[in-house]
Amino acid sequence: MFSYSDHVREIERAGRGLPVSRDDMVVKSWLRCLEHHRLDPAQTCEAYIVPEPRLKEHRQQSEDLINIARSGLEHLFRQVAGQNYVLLLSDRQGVTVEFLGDPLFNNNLRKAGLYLGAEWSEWRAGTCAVGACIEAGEALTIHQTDHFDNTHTPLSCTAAPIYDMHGELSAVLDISLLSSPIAKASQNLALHLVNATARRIELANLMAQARHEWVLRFSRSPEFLDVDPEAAISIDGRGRIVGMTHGGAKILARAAGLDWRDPRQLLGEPVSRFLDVEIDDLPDLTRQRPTQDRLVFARDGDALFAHAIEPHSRIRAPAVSREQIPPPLRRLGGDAPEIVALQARAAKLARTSLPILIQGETGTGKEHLARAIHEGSGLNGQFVAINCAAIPEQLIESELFGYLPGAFTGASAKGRKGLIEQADGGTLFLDEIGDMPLVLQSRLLRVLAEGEVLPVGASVPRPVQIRVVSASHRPLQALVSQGAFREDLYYRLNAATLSLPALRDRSDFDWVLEEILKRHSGGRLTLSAAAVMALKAHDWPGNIRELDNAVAVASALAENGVVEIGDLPEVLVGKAGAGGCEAGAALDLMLVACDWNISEAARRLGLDRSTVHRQIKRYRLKPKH
Ligand SMILES: Nc1ncnc2c1ncn2[C@@H]1O[C@H](COP(=O)(O)OP(=O)(O)OP(=O)(O)O)[C@@H](O)[C@H]1O
Repeated sequence: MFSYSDHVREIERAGRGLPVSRDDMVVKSWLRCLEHHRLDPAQTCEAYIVPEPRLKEHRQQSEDLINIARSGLEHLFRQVAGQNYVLLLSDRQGVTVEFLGDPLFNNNLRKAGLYLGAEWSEWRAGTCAVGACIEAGEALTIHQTDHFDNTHTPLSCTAAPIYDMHGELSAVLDISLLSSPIAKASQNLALHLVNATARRIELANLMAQARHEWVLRFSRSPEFLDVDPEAAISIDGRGRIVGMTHGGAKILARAAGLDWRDPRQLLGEPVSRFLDVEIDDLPDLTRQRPTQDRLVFARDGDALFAHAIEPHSRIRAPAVSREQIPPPLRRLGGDAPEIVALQARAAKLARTSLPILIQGETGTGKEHLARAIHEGSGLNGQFVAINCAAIPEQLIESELFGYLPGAFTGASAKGRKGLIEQADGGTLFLDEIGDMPLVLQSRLLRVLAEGEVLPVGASVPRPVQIRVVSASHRPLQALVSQGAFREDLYYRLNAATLSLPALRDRSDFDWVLEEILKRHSGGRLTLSAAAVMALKAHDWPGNIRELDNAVAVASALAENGVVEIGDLPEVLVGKAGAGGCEAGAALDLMLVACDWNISEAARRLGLDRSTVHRQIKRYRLKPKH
């Protein structure tokens, strides 16, 4: 029989670096307890249960996870039914936030710490399955005298980590016994079961969160690929890794010779860095093809069967057909789904008198859209635009509300109609609304609520009927929470929001470019292929306004009816280094912009991948690291 003093002596031996017959993970945990947590094996301590209010906080923080994990936990519990196992789900701090066990043993379980609220962190409880699993990041069994604290040595506990889709450990699933056979190997099946359950919970979590991304699931056996995959990753539209299960992280890390413990090295990287797969290959890996044909190779030569699941489309099919959209709104963009959806929404709103808030980065065309809404609305009055950031604070009041003759020193003798009144019967466009001073926000609120305006110096308000469209490149909601923008005004202005995409995200880039070139050259000019490539490779932080300026300059410089790459502003061509010819330089630029992701470059250029590969060879281009 292994006594209390034998146990203490064995831990002390391990602490002196002498060999002990324990698993490596157990010895490492003992050493952490002695050296790092400064625990004394001769001192025993009962299981610690956190106070009720703290447990409530921990449970609230883990609510989403508990919901996702619940069906996995219940399934596992049914599998081990009648064998006296209890199941614990603990959070990152080791606090038990969910518990499944036989109520008959509740008292004993609670005393042993196998209960809701028990804190099983290593620094508090010594070597235990949950605590050691949090430290090691791997599944393990802490069986009987593997425990550091003698109080816990009757227990046998097996735990597996649950990672979130960004590779961070978010919870631990534990299955424990109050009494168990002597042999640790008796828990091998338990280890397999918790591991499988944790894997399924991670998969369910990834599938729920990656609805709008590609998901690639892996299995070493084709039979189980579609029903019980071993690992999964999610991939965005540009072919970059955006999420992974723990198994997925390990496959990626192994493929590139990296450490899975550092998920930052994996997330955001192109999938082609790890697997012989490009974004364009994913449609070939869906279930339309037989499983055996869906074999992919990791960069380390590992072979896996793969199953790609298509993203759910983010854009609902527009309920209005393109022909039903009024021409001023139709002229805002090309035939891209996200633009048609935006036009259809704007068309519906244009016919109402609802206030609209337009959000979008600077230069994305917020004012342009506001004008199109006005033109599509059928209103007879004027479109009056006010840039709230550009009018000096002391003038803004009289500019907006107008004033009576002699209302203040320097006021015109005839008085003046304010911009709000000028928009009577039409549309008032309030640009950069986030910059409007707080005092004026209250007055504007009154105009909107009462439908009347009170000029400076007047005592009788004048009725106005205006349609308000406002715009901001700053998130108004955030300004509201900072107290810089009135909440009531925010809700008044924002009956509906229209969000303009950044130019780099628009799939009708070609249409916008054509439109702007026509505007500046009246149809006189065309663009060389190299110039188009350089324009497409740029990130456009200034959006359409920046493109507009670039094309204006290029149109002025172009000769012989063609805009060449050299006519473009330097920021667009400065990065091109290679090739010895314009087309080579432009392709190089595009490849650099896409981090040498051939599929992405081909997509942006509208070419197929083999053409891009041929051109890379022809111009002898190479990635520069
Ligand atoms: N859909 C479009 N088609 C063609 N040109 C456009 C389009 N949208 C905007 N532009 C042009 O881009 C430039 C910037 O547009 P606009 O002033 O509407 O942007 P904005 O988002 O209001 O900018 P800011 O945030 O700086 O106020 C203008 O020259 C405009 O004519």
